Amino acid sequence: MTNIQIEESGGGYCEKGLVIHLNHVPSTNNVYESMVKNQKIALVSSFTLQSGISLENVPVAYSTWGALNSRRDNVLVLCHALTGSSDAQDWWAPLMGAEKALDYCRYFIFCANVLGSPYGSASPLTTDPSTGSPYGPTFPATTIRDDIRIQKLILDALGVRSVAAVIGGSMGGMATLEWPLCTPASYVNNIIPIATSAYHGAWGISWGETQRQCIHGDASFLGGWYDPSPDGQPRSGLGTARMIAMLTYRSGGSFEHRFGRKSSARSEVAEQATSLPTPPCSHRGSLSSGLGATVNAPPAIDFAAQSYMQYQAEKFLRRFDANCYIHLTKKMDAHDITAGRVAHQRNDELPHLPSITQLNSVLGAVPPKALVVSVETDILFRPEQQLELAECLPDARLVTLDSLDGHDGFLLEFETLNEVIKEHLREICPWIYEGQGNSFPSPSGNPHDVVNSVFGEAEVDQF
Ligand SMILES: CC(=O)SCCNC(=O)CCNC(=O)[C@H](O)C(C)(C)COP(=O)(O)OP(=O)(O)OC[C@H]1O[C@@H](n2cnc3c(N)ncnc32)[C@H](O)[C@@H]1OP(=O)(O)O
Ligand SMILES: N[C@@H](CCO)C(=O)O
Repeated sequence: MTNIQIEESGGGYCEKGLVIHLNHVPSTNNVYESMVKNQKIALVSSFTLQSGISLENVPVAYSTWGALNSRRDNVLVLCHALTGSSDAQDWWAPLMGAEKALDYCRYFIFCANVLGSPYGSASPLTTDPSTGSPYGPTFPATTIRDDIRIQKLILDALGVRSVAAVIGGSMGGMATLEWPLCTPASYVNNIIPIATSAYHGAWGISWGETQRQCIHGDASFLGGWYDPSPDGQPRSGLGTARMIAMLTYRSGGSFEHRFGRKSSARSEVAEQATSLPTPPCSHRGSLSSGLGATVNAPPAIDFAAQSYMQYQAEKFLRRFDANCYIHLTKKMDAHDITAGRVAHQRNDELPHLPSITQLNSVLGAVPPKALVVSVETDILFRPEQQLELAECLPDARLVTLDSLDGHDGFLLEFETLNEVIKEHLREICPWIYEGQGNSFPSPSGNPHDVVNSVFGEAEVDQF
């Protein structure tokens, strides 16, 4: 494989009056950004959002693996989900590596953090140049189409000519669908949308609204002007929002299978914890103080399911920002691949939903042979939504993961996903597999190692 050397330092890349610095200095005042290892920050001199609002000096956090080939077309774009970051190795490590689905010895893999996320791209945590303070709740709404347009600028600056495939789940799947629609024809060769939908329906919007109301209802939210640090968060609101979200990401079956009526080994510990300062990173702390009870009288944690939920909330409070959460859930609400692309007519049978004809007309422009992946037990992005996609995308194939894990199956069913994606990529990008791949060590130096996630791999039956 002959590779292109990418010059990522120096004065930057210029196009149509834009200057893009690929190796900008990371922000020092965003604690969440510093949690993501080895990412780079590009700075785009100016960017006009779909809303018409312009932002100056827009940071975009991105990670890459592997090398661009001489034809500049061996590119896999990965799109992260709602609370993910550019570090795909953190959430899809088992799919990445030599001979795996996301083979960085053959592909140049690119993943960028979406606008509005706390992990390095422009967001409510970014300094508003007009005030010198973080934007907070005044950060303007961004759309999935904005994400693709700004990420395409980074790919241009990196010298990418075309993209072999775009892959992503959930909100990342929404972006996956938008990539070929927001870029020139033939720029994207193929897509793999996973556990996603052509538009965010009433069910998804309603779950998002319920979670946002938890945050808005927390007195410490202060209209979004809280101290933007993990400790200054509207903890009760954001923690409850994450617990609700977790229930939509899993399934009743998986909770029963995992926890049943098992009692919590933590209940005693939680009681003892009343006399201890709550460690920032411990299973001992419950959300009791954050959820309204006093620290001296936490409610009993009788069941493993309870302590699991509280632990998930605590874990989330250490790694995510409430304004960003509101921003991103609204971004998902706005997703509709037909918006602005077809004349909107009333459909009497399915009021206010895009009709099959409209979906066909928009999705018909996506390159053929997409692989659509569904999770059998997904209650948030229901399998019928992926069936609809597969029926409207030209010559698409639908694979359903037989998993008890619900929506999060796309972040947990590594073995099947690896096989399905690998087989598909080999079929649609045969030229990438010709000859010898590059040899890149895994980040640990051992090509067979699975990298440990900063936030933990799934662990079952530990309690
Ligand atoms: C900075 C960044 O890069 S953020 C990017 C990382 N995050 C993302 O990409 C978002 C997507 N990821 C996710 O949503 C999740 O991490 C998933 C779906 C991948 C996996 O979820 P996890 O929370 O890791 O798995 P799981 O549901 O099994 O929970 C495991 C945790 O619960 C704890 N736990 C399990 N049972 C119990 C219980 N009964 N009581 C208390 N705690 C429990 C485990 O000890 C483990 O803790 P740890 O994460 O500190 O090791
Ligand atoms: N668990 C995923 C699900 C969202 O699709 C996340 O937190 O990003």
